[in-house]
Amino acid sequence: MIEIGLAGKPNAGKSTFFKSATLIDVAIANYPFTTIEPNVGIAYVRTRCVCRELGIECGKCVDGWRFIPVKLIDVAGLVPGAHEGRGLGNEFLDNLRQAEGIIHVVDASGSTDEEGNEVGVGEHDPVEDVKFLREELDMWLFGILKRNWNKIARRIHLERRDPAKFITEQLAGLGFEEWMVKQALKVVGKGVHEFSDEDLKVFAQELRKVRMKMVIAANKADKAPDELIKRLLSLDEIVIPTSAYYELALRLASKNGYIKYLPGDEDFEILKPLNEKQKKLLDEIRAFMKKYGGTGVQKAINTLVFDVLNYIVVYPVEDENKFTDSKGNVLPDAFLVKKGTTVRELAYKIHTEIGESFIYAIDAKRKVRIGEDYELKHNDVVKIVSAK
Ligand SMILES: Nc1nc2c(ncn2[C@@H]2O[C@H](COP(=O)(O)OP(=O)(O)OP(=O)(O)O)[C@@H](O)[C@H]2O)c(=O)[nH]1
Repeated sequence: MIEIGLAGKPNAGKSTFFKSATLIDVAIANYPFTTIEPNVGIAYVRTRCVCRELGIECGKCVDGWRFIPVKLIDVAGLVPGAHEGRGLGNEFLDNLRQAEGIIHVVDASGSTDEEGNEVGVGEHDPVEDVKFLREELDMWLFGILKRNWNKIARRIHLERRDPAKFITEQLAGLGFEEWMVKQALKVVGKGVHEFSDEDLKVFAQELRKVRMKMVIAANKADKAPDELIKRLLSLDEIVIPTSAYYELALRLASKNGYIKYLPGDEDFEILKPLNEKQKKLLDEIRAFMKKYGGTGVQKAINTLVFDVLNYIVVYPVEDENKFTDSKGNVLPDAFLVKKGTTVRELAYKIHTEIGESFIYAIDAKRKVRIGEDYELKHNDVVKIVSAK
């Protein structure tokens, strides 16, 4: 399952974001326990289910929306100097290294200072927080590289190793792929034994850029001055205005039967009489949703997974005519795979044995045979034929 890290300074609204994103109706969730550990939960990406396109009922989606689980990790402890071990620094960064992508929750209202202490709305510049996480990550990576660099450079030189390959192996725990290292080396444009500290910093920064893909949740947008939101949106980053607080309120109201609301909807429907206080809050929420096209929480998750990390959705089936598994379940699974994944790679993802004994596959929509190198497309439905 994809792992997403949730980062942000204290009081930015990380816990609220985490709670809202992992609080989900049983009708939607195929994971009954949404919180695995205190800081690890299951959130969902929302996608148009392929069943509508096929003109069938799958029973797995709600109003044509399919919710696919992703792991969300609330990574606490981001404070200035985290890379030097301040706060929960080391733990914070260690937790982030498992994450494939990061949602950086920023207090867009500017009502918390750099350490998370409350100040007046607009008194702190949230753009500083965006820069600050980037810099912490860069410094942390630089620190790791610096500690190992002499040894790495010497061995590459003496043992005539391929630099990108060797560095990738040596930094295995950080999840770099060889192409990422190669690309970063190219930017520096020098042999590894000639790297100065400055070069190593550039190298660290380039690696961070390709490895730690991020969206910024401009949170507390409900009380943020417009100019701060504008400032954040003008950055060369992917920024989504959010109100985790409103999202949490909506999910709770939906869970308790007051409203009909699916995570990611742009509006909701009131189902039960409300008291004045509830009515007022829901009116406020509705106005916010109108302005931003929703609360932004689902949008932040979706944007990271689909637009930034480039995932697509595919549906493996065993019966290419009925679109079912062997037990007759219609479109039982929706898989998230990276754009460019081949059908053989999908077979491996389903089961190593299926991958190993792969013979061919069938594109169930077009009813044609496809070979192992076929690159999967979004919403493909495929039957894999293997010798097993
Ligand atoms: N207005 C508004 N308040 C929010 C929003 N999200 C969170 N808050 C409030 O901001 C405060 C901090 O939120 P938390 O979710 O506890 O923040 P955190 O980032 O997890 O903080 P730490 O646990 O200290 O790391 C709480 O009082 C929340 O109710 C939001 O979208 N809008």
